Parts: sequence; C-alpha cells; structure tokens
Amino acid sequence: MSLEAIKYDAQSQRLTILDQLKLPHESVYVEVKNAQDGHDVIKRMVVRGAPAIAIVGALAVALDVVETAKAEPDAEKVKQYATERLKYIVTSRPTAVNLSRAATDLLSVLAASSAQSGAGVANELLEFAVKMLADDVADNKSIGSNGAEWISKQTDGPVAAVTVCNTGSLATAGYGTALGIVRSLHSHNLLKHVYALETRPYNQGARLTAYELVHDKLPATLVTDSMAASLMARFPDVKVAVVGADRVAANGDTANKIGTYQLAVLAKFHGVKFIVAAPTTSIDFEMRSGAEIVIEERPAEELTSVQGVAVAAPGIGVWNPAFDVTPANLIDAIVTEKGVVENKNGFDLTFLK
Ligand SMILES: CSC[C@H]1O[C@H](OP(=O)(O)O)[C@H](O)[C@@H]1O
Repeated sequence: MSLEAIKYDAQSQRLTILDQLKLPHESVYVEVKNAQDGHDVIKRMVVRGAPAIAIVGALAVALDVVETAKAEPDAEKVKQYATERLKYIVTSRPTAVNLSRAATDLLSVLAASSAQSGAGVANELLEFAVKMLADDVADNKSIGSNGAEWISKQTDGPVAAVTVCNTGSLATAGYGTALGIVRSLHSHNLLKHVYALETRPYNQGARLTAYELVHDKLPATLVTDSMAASLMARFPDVKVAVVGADRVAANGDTANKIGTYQLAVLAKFHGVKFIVAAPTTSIDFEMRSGAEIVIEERPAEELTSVQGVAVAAPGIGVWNPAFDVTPANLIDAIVTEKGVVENKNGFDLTFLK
C-alpha cells in the first residue's frame, strides 16, 4: 500500500490530507472543507509538492462551491463565487505553476459551462478536480517508466541515484515524479542505491523522502546537503541525479527546491546525468526563461529553528528562498508522462504542449 498524501471520498465528498508537518513521527489526516482551508494548508506546507498542492487547491475550491450552491440556485452567481475563490487559492504559494494552471483550467470549465443551476456548475468543477487526482497517479507511473528507460540507455547496468527534496507519493497523488523514476528503476532491478539529501531547512528529504524510502524498503541512505559533492567524488556508482520541478520555463530552465541548482553544478563537474522529472502540468510554456520565475521566500523561523527548537543565534539575519532556478544547460533531460526531451544544444518542449 503506497502512502497517500491526499484522500478524497466521493460518497461523503470529504477531502482529507496527510499532515506533513507531523511526519515522520505521526501519521495524522486533517480535513479540508473549503478554499480557506485549502489556502491555509498549502501556505503552511501541511501539504506540499507542486502536483499535490494543485490537486488539493482544486478540490478545496470545488467543495467550497458545492457547499455554496446548496444555498444559491443561480448559476451565474455561483460562477462569480467560484471565480473569486480560484483567484484566492492561487495566492497561497507563487512558484509552482501547477496550482495556477489548475485554476486557469477550472476558470475554463466555468466559462464553458451551460449548467442552468448553481449545483450544476459546482458539480462540473468537482468532476474536473477529482479527475486531476486520478490522472496524476497514472502520469507519475509514466514518468517513472520513461525515466527508468532513458537512464538504462545512458548507463551500463544498475545505478546509484541522488535526489533532493521530496518528489514521491507525499508530493503528488501517488508514486511520485523523480522518486517515481527511482521506484521504477528499483522495480526493474536497475537501482543499486538511492541517496536522499536532507534538504534544509524544511527537511523534506530527511522527514518525507526517507519516510517513503523506508516504507517501500528501498536501498537508501540519507545525507546532508553539504555532502553532495563528496558523495559524487567518493561513490562512482552515483550516475544520475533525479529531481522534481515546480515550474519548467519554455527553454527548460527549471525552478525546484533550493539546493537543486548546486546539485546540478556538482553533477556537471562530476559527469553525473542530471534529470528533471515533471508532469507536463509543471511546464509553463508562457514563461520564456527561468529569469521570470517568482521565487517564494519563506519565514526566517523555518531556517532558525527545527520543529520549534531554535538552532541559530537570536537576532541573526536570514535569507530563506524556498526554490532556485537550474539553467537548462545544466540539465541533461526532462522526463514527462508524454516522453523524454533530451538537451540537444537546448530544449524544444513544443511537442509537450
Ligand atoms: C513532485 S515535485 C515537488 C516539488 O515541490 C517541492 O517543493 P515544496 O516541498 O516546497 O512544495 C520540491 O521543489 C519538489 O521538487
């Protein structure tokens, strides 16, 4: 049974999410009833991961509108309410494109709706949001197999891989993107070992990826972010670095968890293949390059303390960007559910539209 970050019960129309702030010590699900709840759990990173926050955001708004439509029969008034809630939910976190793309798609559902009642409009939104949840798992398994196949053609036999942040079942609806590739390598006996960077300051690697790897009984080792260079220097079996994405610009520049850029520089220096894994919903075809990507800055406390315990000198200044941008020239391949795009003097992502 794989880990489920998001649970939606169609019978009761109840959405619950695994509280990732409590992992790995406690496995607690919390209910998300409306857009306000959705905004809160995304902003506080109770749920996180580009695909996961898009799905939770979409479901939260849809359920909010379903509830509102119980007291509002007028379709146009419900459409206006839904539009306002969608504009609100996208303000929760700015860097990942998935949530804003989902909101745009739901606005298109509203514009195309010919429903004559508020409930009819609401149900169309809910149907779209529920399909996102189901589609994501299938997309991730395609990413996993596409990535494992590409890696197997680049290397001679099983490899060791390094990854950063969490890109598994806890960042998606299930299976994962970059961690999906790791799972696929393992299922095809192509994984010697996986090294997970702890990913300071939120520790997605230590708290979440390690939790998934232990749960799945994969051969894995946790290392600090500062060990990445020595890891590549000391362990020649490390042939690939597989990372996720929050937003891939049209030229292939990729925003991902802070620390990804330096991993890419190290990979280039050490001749390690650097692979970005992402569903096509993470590609922003309207954004020409990574220079335009807004990088979220998180509260200083997330860096100066660990689970409430201060680890830094009081009064010290803090810079806490949640993401960085890896330039396309450091990326060997971008793996999606539709296929793998290799860097051939740059990326042509147009076939992924
Ligand atoms: C499946 S990719 C998830 C992506 O999101 C993570 O960021 P955060 O934990 O802050 O939501 C990280 O950048 C991952 O690569």
